[in-house]
Amino acid sequence: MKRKIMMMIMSTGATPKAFSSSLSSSQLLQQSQVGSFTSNGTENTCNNHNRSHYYYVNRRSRLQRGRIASVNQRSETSQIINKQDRKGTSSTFEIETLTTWLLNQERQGNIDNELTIVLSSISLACKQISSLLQRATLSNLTGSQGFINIQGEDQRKLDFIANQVFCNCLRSTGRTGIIASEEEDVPIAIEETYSGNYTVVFDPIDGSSNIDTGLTTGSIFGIYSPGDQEPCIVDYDDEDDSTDPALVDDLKLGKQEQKCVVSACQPGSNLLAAGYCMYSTMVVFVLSIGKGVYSFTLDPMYGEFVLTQKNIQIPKSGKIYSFNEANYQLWDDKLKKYIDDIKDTGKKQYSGRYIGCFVGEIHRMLLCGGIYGNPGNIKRKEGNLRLLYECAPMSYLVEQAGGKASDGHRRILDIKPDEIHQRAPIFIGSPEEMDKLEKYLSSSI
Ligand SMILES: O=P(O)(O)OC[C@H]1O[C@](O)(COP(=O)(O)O)[C@@H](O)[C@@H]1O
Repeated sequence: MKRKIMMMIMSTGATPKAFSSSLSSSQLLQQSQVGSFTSNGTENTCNNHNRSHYYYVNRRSRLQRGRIASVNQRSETSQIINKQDRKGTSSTFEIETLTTWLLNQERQGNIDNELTIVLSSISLACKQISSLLQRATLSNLTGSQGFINIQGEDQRKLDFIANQVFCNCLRSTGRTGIIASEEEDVPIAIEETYSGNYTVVFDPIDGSSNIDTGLTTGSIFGIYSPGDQEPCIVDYDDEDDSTDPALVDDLKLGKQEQKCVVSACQPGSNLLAAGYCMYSTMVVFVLSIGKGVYSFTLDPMYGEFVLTQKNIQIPKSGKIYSFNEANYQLWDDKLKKYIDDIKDTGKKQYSGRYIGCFVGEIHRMLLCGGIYGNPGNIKRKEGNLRLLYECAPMSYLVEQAGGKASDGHRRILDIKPDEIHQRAPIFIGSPEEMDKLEKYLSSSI
């Protein structure tokens, strides 16, 4: 049974109970005054030259260095105050969380306070989804929701719930005008919009087939400027709206709904910010606001995303290629030749990795380099990934990290979607690996 379109709920004002409440900037700030930490730097796991800066030292090394006589004797808060009292020296205990990082970006004028609140609400949604995923088998949240979604896929229970979590968090900010989700038939016009009016596109759970097995999954989001689009609030009480509820079921959209689709269907080059949250052995929130890529690891001790990597640069080349080779026979000959050559062990030695989660593949690639492809094939000309809320946000991030992303011929960020759920072939990764692939795809073999 096709699910009723979310807008029908909106028109009755029966807004689903929000999971979360919106946070004011000062509330956001309070969250960060939690612990006392310092910074040190270590090489990251893939031995590239990207220094990872871990922004806290575990308690043992602070004790070993005698920095603190005994944690029990003085509360950490008093230590922070004492350290900060010293003239001329900043605190040796400092913590950079997503909250304080966003507030610093706002202070530097890189984002406005509306976007700060939208990004903070997205991180809140990701924390909730992370918790739900970890309890999936304990709380009977595995398995199918019993619907076939707009993608023609069997919607998982957590796909449905995670979508609700994202919508509730974004709706409660009062700064989101339009929501476009993989799990919604059409864009949702938000009635509780007080200001900001940002357009947010997202895949609430990427890699859904990994949910029940506890393997890597993720959430992907992109944020577009409110711009000068006309609001596309749909008011079913408005007689002269051409939307006939009987038609809505068939997705024959009225003129207002079409405005929502137009407002949401922007090329990735218009993105203001994009990112993902990876749910794996670590929960890592990675984002860019157009000035580099930053990574924040969730500290379960107190539920804050802590800055763990600044200005991530993807290695220029890599040894890992990531394609679903079960589709090899369905690919075009130029791609087959590329794959054959990179598997020629007489040349550069590659390793194949494929985890069935776009977020996981991209995260590994940002740190270790390499290339991921979800190409079109004879059965599925446009591949499996959606342009608006999967390919474009990830391409934005990878380009911010110095990588490249194309459909084999065009830059992904230059492609304007015509439809919300339009798919696109994608090749994405280290610049040298992408140049090599594109030579094969443009050759005249
Ligand atoms: O099944 P294919 O063609 O290998 O595609 C796998 C890709 O599809 C996805 O599973 C799409 O994820 P969702 O549909 O769960 O959002 C990606 O995570 C993954 O990279």
